[in-house]
Amino acid sequence: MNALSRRGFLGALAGAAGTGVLAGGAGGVALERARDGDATVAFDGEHQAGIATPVQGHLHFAAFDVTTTSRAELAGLLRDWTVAARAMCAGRPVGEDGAVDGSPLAPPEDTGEALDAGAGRLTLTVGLGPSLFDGRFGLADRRPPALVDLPAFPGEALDPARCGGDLAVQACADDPQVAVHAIRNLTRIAHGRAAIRWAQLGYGRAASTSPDQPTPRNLFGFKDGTANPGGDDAATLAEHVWVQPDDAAQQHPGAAWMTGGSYLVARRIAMVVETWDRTSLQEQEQVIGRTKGAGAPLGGTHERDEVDEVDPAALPASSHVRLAHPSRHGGARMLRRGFNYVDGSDGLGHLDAGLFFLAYQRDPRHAFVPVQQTLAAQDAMNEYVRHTGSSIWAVPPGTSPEGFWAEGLLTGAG
Ligand SMILES: C=CC1=C(C)c2cc3[nH]c(cc4nc(cc5[nH]c(cc1n2)c(C)c5CCC(=O)O)C(CCC(=O)O)=C4C)c(C)c3C=C
Ligand SMILES: [Fe+2]
Repeated sequence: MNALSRRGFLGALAGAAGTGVLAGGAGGVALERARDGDATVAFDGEHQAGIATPVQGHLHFAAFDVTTTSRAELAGLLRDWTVAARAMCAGRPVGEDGAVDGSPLAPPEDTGEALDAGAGRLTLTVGLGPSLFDGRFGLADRRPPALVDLPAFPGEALDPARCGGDLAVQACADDPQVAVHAIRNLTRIAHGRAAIRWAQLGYGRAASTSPDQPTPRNLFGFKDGTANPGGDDAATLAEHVWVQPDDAAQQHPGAAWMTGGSYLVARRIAMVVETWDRTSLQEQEQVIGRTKGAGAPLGGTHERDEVDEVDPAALPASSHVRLAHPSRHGGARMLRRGFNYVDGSDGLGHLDAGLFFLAYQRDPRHAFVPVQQTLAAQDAMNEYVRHTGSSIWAVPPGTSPEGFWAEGLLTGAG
């Protein structure tokens, strides 16, 4: 199906049905699957899609440095990105003429590699880094207090080339080509205004955000995401993931634009799988605090047994789940949405493999930061993991059909 007929096909579907897309932002769940690959997730909504949305199979995450110093050009970039993102998430090519319908004498508006792929449940989620508020764009007084600079954690080995950035886009899709195409085209649109700083591919969702999805496994072979809040659990998401009107307004009136948004911490965590694979099953289970087969907490029987209700004598004090459990951190929870990665080998006989950890939360000062402080100090898993990349992002709320990403920040009164 070429660009034009694909666009017509989807348009006809939208006209005929008018419903059935996944309401990604609001966490709604009606899914339209016209044919394999054509399933779409609604782009506009109260919250950005790609957070509470059931996790897709593939990730392409990119951090950008803004290269212009003009606030108008920054706003123009986010507007242009939004228009292109809305089209791609609907399964349409970028631009009026897409990949093949423009002038043969001009470069096509769309790079074309996803022409026949469908939307693939693509979601594109934008984040704003602390450095965007450094004064270049007159935004310093709108930096939300919750957008902290992450502290140094014991044992981390961060590579500056895998850290930070002014802007981020998380592209998730069921087809890796669709996710890669989206980042490539947004990068192309950004030319002269922003440039890629670092990027990460991920696969095989390493966390589920829906009880309907079987819990996937990470590269240690353990089920990951069992204790995650459900993406359709509106009350829990309101309490732990979405920024509430009072949060921004009470802390700092200039940050009211974040209401309905969230904060994302992204960590590239290398997993020393060679050492892990020489570790006994019993030791592996004691490190995680769960059984490898069923994923039950040690001392329990079933995957969904509560970690804080099993016999404490069976669950080592240094186990990952015991230390990360909300009962240790004033009830704080995060929505984990990580992906496995394998980036070749390190040239020394080891796979360069691990977890690209993504966690959305209402306030990182009460969630990721204290949990990671505890883990960095005490987690038995530290022997097998190394944090090599780090970033934190303010993820603005979702868009109206005519709106654009971060409009409230760039054009609003505060
Ligand atoms: C700071 C937060 C966390 C980091 C960093 C982290 C890294 C990390 N985790 C695993 C594997 C598992 N984690 C599991 C549970 C779990 N992990 C965190 C937080 C961080 N993990 C939390 C809050 C929880 C939930 C605790 C609970 O409420 O019980 C599990 C168990 C299954 C599950 O509930 O998801 C596994 C397995 C790896 C491999 C890793 C770094 C590479
Ligand atoms: Fe974990």
